[in-house]
Amino acid sequence: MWKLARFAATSLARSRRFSTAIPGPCMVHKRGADILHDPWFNKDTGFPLTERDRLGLRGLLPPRVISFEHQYERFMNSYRSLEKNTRGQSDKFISLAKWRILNRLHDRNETLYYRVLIDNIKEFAPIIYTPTVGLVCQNYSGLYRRPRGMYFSAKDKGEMMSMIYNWPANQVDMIVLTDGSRILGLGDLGVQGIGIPIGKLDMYVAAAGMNPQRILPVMLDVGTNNQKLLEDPLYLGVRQPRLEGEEYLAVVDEFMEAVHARWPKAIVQFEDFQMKWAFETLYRYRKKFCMFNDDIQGTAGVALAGLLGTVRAQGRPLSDFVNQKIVVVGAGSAGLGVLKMAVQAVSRMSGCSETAAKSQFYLIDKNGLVTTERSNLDPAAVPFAKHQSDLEGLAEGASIIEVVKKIKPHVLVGLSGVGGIFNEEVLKAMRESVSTKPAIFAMSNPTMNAECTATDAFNHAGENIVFASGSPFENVNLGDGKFGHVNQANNMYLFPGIGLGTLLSGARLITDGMLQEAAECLASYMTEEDIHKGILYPSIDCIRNVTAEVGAAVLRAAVVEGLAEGHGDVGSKELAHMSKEDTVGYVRENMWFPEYSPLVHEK
Ligand SMILES: NC(=O)c1ccc[n+]([C@@H]2O[C@H](COP(=O)([O-])OP(=O)(O)OC[C@H]3O[C@@H](n4cnc5c(N)ncnc54)[C@H](O)[C@@H]3O)[C@@H](O)[C@H]2O)c1
Ligand SMILES: O=C(O)C[C@H](O)C(=O)O
Ligand SMILES: [Mg+2]
Repeated sequence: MWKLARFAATSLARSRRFSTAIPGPCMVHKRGADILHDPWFNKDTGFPLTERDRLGLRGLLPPRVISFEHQYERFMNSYRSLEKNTRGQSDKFISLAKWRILNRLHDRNETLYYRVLIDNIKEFAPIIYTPTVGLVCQNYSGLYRRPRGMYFSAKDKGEMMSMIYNWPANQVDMIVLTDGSRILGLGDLGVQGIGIPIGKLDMYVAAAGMNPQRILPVMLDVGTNNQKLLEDPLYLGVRQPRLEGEEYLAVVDEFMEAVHARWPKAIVQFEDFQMKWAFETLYRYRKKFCMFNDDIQGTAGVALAGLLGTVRAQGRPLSDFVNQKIVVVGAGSAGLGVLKMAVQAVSRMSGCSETAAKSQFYLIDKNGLVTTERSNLDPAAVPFAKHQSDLEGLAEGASIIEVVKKIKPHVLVGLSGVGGIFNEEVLKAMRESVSTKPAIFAMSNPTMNAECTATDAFNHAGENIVFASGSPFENVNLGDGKFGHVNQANNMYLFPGIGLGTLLSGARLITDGMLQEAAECLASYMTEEDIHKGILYPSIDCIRNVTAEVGAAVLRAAVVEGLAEGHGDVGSKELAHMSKEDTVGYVRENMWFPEYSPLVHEK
């Protein structure tokens, strides 16, 4: 069934490529040069002559009309030439050059940009998303040319309710919000973190078919504690230390109220907040606004799907998950989110209490193994601290190598943001794992922050491992025609479906039940055959199909929980009557697809 669904999606994409069917009209409130300077409506040389007449464009463009297909080819040719011309330069130079050419297209013509992105997602995701987006954020003030999204700063207190109306679109469905305090594993990048919401929303358009006219990247600039940035003359953010405590929360509260006042059903994804604010804001808003935290909740679902996949990869029944020993390195928003969801899953599967379900999990932070002996333990980590009686001879603060050697875990998960901490010694120790197919998840981003490389994992831990990383690596050549498969365990497999499913359900909250269904849907996506080859996640090439399935699972969960109020013309009753297949079809039909629509001027 999965295979059929995927085939249908691929052939649909193929048949839609440059289809001759005329899409519905699109209203535009501008005329003439203003349209050419608006990437939402601009078609460059693609405006037909009649449209040039109607919109006052005649004479503002070279006379020849170039087809969309031809424009596409022209862009791809420039991209390929850039690849050729930058050969031999540093990786950083090449990555930034590729980002720039894509960004220029994004700023000029969104329809063409999203079409090249969707069609070449495997090649372009590493540029507009992790890892290159990390480099872009680090250099953002220097790279900055045009604004994108909105900026609300510590200096805008009291103004946000009116500022929100400065955004030109009448409707916004999806907002990705950051305060720039923990950008990937790169730390506090202040206002430069805006690159992350932009990249995440690009994935929303590419993977979920969110309409790019209804998305909004937002930076809450409450200052930065990054001294280097504060001293950088090019830095574009507010030059002050980060707001703290009630002052900080007042800014976020004001922003959330303003968004809700203008667009009551907009979904807000919190992204890359430092841990204390990630948890605090999640608890503060999740019962009041339609929001979720991607690093805590999206990551947890993707990791859980991968952990369940590792059980299947060992040839064991899923119920064996309750016996897997799992070491999580990194007790931040991501690591703790993963632990919480995994413990809940064990408790559900085994019928035991969550306290009992915790016994198979081990948590390590920068001070080593986390135990109840620790003074000043972060309150969020307390539930996962090991008690004296469960330490199996390990001491408080035991190192990764000590824990791995003693526990011989089935799975070692890295969410520490520290590149290379799964060193040769740790990886070799994983050879003694009690599992027949030990799993190593080096999930930290970007690439240089991954706990180990794919090559090191297969070389040191052995060829029979299952490997996943947060940023992409090439499959590893093991010789004799064999390859070690590299999975990308990244929350991109879930957040687009969580957002789209919630939007189409019309739910005003995102519940644990909706997130659990999303994770289970991803977990069951792969066939046994794939799983036995160590393939835990689908290829990014079929991300629209994954998102359609995940979105439908989220929507159906909202229906079951009585939260689905409907969206547009489709009411709650119609949603409730849809079968599972109908729901997937409904989600798929609602994905925006980039093609030039006839523009109709409206005053
Ligand atoms: N693959 C994904 O989908 C995904 C999703 C979310 C986060 N991440 C990545 O996970 C990383 C952490 O994110 P976060 O939000 O949890 O960050 P965080 O800052 O909240 O937490 C980092 C944690 O790592 C621990 N740590 C630091 N140095 C360590 C060391 N030497 N040994 C062991 N532990 C150490 C810290 O004590 C802290 O508990 C980032 O690199 C981020 O990019 C990946
Ligand atoms: O941004 C990503 O690639 C994943 C994740 O949200 C992260 O913070 O690393
Ligand atoms: Mg993130």
